[in-house]
Amino acid sequence: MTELRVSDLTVTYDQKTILDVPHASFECGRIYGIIGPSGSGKSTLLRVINLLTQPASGHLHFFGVDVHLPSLSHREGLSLQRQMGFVPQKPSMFHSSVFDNVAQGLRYRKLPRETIRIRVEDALEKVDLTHAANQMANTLSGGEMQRIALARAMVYEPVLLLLDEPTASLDPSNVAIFERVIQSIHAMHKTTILMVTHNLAQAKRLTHACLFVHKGRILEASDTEPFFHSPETQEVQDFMAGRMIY
Ligand SMILES: Nc1ncnc2c1ncn2[C@@H]1O[C@H](COP(=O)(O)OP(=O)(O)OP(=O)(O)O)[C@@H](O)[C@H]1O
Repeated sequence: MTELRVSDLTVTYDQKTILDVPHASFECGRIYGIIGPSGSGKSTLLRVINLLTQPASGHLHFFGVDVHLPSLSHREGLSLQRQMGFVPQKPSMFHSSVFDNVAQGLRYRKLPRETIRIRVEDALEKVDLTHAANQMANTLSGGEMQRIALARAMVYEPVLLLLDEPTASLDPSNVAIFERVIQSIHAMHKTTILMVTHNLAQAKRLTHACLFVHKGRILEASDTEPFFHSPETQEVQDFMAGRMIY
C-alpha cells in the first residue's frame, strides 16, 4: 500500500531547477535508499518531504493527508513534521544531558513527565546509550551523538524516519552499530525509512528499494536486488562500477 507520495515536484534556486520529480511513491513499512552523485538533489528531496525546503510546485500525500506544498500553512506543516523524524549528517546537540536531548521533543509536545521518562529510557536502551543518560551530550563521540540523534528522532514514534547520510562521518564499528539500531527499530515498529547514502554496501544491507537521483531527476527506482544486479540505465550501471557519470 502506497502511503507516501510526492507529485509534480519542482525546486528552483536562482531560477535554476534543481529538483524535478513528476512522481515518487513509497510504501508503508519499507526502507528506501536514495542514491546518486554529489549535488544531484538527494538531500533536497529529503528536505522537501521533511517540509524544511519549500518547493516551487508539488503535492505531498502523507499517510492519508494531501497537501499542496507551496501553500502549506505553518500550523499544518508543524503538525505533519511532528509525525516525522529527521537525522542529519552532523546532528547538533543541545547543551544538556543525553536524557534531556532525547526528551526535548516530548516536552514540546507537553507529554506527562512519567510518559517522557519511560519513552526516553526506552529510546536510550534501543540505541544502547542507557549508561550515558546523565552525561553531557556534547562530550560523547561522533558515533554516540549520531545515536542520540536517532533516539531523539524515534522517541515520539514517527511514522516516517528520514536519514540524511547519517553514517557518512562514522568509523566502521559505529556504522555497524548504527545499522543494527536501524534494523532493530524497523523490525519493532515497521517505520517507513528514507535514507540518503553514498555507501552502496550499506544500501544493499539495509534497504528494500532504492531510488537513483541524477541532475534533479529520479532516473531509476526499483527493489534493491534488481537495482544492484540489473540496473536499467547506463548512468546507474556506470555509478555502480565507480565510473564518472555526466
Ligand atoms: N539553499 C540552496 N541555495 C542554492 N542552491 C542550493 C541550495 N541547496 C542546494 N542547492 C543546490 O542544489 C543542488 C542539489 O543539492 P543537494 O544538497 O540536494 O544534493 P545532494 O545530492 O544531496 O548532494 P551531496 O551528495 O553532495 O550531499 C546542488 O547543486 C546544490 O548546490
